[in-house]
Amino acid sequence: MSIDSPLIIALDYASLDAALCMADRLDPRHCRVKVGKELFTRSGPSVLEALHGRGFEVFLDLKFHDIPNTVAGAVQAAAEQGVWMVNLHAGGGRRMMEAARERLERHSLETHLIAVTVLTSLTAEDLHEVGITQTPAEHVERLAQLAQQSGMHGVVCSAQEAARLKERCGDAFLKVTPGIRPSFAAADDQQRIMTPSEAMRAGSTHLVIGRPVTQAEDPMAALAAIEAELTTR
Ligand SMILES: O=C(O)c1cc(=O)[nH]c(=O)n1[C@@H]1O[C@H](COP(=O)(O)O)[C@@H](O)[C@H]1O
Repeated sequence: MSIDSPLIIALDYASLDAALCMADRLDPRHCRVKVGKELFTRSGPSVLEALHGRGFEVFLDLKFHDIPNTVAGAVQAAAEQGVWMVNLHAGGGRRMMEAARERLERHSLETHLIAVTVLTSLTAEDLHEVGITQTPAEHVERLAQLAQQSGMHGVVCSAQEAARLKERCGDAFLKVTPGIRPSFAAADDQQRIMTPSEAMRAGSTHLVIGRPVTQAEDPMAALAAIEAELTTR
């Protein structure tokens, strides 16, 4: 099943039970779900089976970053488990990204492979501390272009950079944007944020939303409010 919604709900939970409890309140016709490092490290592939069994398309967010052969193997393993999307860090370089893409092609695996550019929690000062003197926007653009040349289907970036990437990389190149904060939600540890409708207007193709839904007093009401905001944009 392929769905129209741009929404990806981050199931950032510490247990399989808690994640499935949330998933059971969501409708796979209205959103996809994301499984990240904590949940996958605790529950392993069984979480993927459980979500696929419920009809969800899953973004496996493990942000691989290693030597090319190791990342290619990890991406293949993810894709063989039927995930809709998997990611790696663009900072791992061209050869790492190409190896991952080639591995998918060699095995006729159709999982979307996207590259994380600059994490939405990072500021210009954070980048300076690790030796990057460009602004976050400039560095995102550089990494996105490298990701596109290396055969990635898209990138993870903040919505603040999506418009520029739309110009540079085109509409078909996926722009998956976390750091989404509806007007009713707190920023938490995110730095480069936007509301859902602003993010779509800016050129995001998919919105990753975690705590504004999962930590809301009424998660379903929060999700419905986001959907309403998007349909009236
Ligand atoms: O790859 C990601 O999904 C990701 C990249 C990034 O730059 N920033 C970012 O927040 N994320 C993920 O997106 C989700 C955002 O969650 P909330 O901040 O709770 O909405 C988390 O699961 C993060 O791991």
